[in-house]
Amino acid sequence: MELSQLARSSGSSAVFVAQGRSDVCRPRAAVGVSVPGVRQSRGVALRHGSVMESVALPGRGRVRCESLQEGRVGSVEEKTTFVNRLEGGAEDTRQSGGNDDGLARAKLAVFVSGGGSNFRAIHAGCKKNAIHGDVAFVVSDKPGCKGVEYATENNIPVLAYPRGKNAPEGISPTELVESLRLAGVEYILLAGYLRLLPSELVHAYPRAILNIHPALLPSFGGKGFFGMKVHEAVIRSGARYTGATVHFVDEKYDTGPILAQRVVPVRVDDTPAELASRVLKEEHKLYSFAVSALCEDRIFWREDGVPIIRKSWDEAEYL
Ligand SMILES: Nc1nc2c(c(=O)[nH]1)N[C@@H](CN(C=O)c1ccc(C(=O)N[C@@H](CCC(=O)O)C(=O)O)cc1)CN2
Ligand SMILES: NCC(=O)N[C@@H]1O[C@H](COP(=O)([O-])[O-])[C@@H](O)[C@H]1O
Repeated sequence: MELSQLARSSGSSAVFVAQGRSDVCRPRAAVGVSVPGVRQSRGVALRHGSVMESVALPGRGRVRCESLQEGRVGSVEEKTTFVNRLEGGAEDTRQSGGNDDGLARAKLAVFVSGGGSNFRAIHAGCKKNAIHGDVAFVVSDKPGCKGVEYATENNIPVLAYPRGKNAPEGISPTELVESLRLAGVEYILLAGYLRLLPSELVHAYPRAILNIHPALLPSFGGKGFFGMKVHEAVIRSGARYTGATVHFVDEKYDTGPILAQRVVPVRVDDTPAELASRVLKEEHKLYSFAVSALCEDRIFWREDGVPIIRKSWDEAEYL
């Protein structure tokens, strides 16, 4: 039973429902109540000083507090800590922290196979705090690539996945999921990664894996469409416009829900390399913009399953 239904059935006036980051509760409207019978269930008990306690259902490691109904509005005296009683009572208490919203920085894993320019753009955004997150891991199928070189130079741990001729030391899908989970990675960013992610990982990180594609999906996407091949196909097709797409990742290549796009005109005399260079510049900006929204919990999902970036809490930006 949904928490909200349970709350109504128990006669509560309002209730927190939580889907957001598990180390902080940032209620948009501080409305909460202890729902009889729910506190004992697996969930997250939020302590707001002496004002009230509320119960939130855990997302997959993320909680956002928002009021479900107009009701008694309390004041959140402090976002101190809250106890996460998930998975059989294991208690995990975290201090909120991070920016002035109290939102903690998200831990990111970036997957690369090549030059890593998108990875470098994301990392630069994290360092100047344009992105409220930190790159905790780099994963690659090509340990000798430039993206891995950059990670090593910046003391970012590197995992080889999958095992193969380029990476005999590569780990298994299960080890990959365990390693990322253990490190507290919340979001996965594919940045020029050229292998199909295993379904174990896709299922372990629902609505938490992004990819950047150098074309306007659903056109020019899918198996065989990567790197320069994409731009060659665009030019050959006579398309007048191409661009960049950021999308959530599902089990197949490039079919996940589109989050944001940018258009790039194709010039009549473009070579694939010239077109690729213009698209790549847009990719860096678009991906950083999308990842920033992801780390600040500013993405909401339309009822038809389309993800939308919120410019701020109350203003959607349909990019
Ligand atoms: N489960 C998913 N995994 C990946 C996705 C995805 O959407 N879901 N996106 C790709 C990135 N990508 C396009 O954005 C992409 C990458 C690679 C290929 C492809 O055809 N690869 C070749 C192998 C290429 C090589 O190893 O040199 C192939 O599979 O035969 C298509 C699209 C990343 N993973
Ligand atoms: N389908 C996947 C794909 O083609 N990805 C593309 O590979 C390039 C990697 O560049 P980078 O390593 O410099 O970020 C980027 O253009 C990215 O969109």
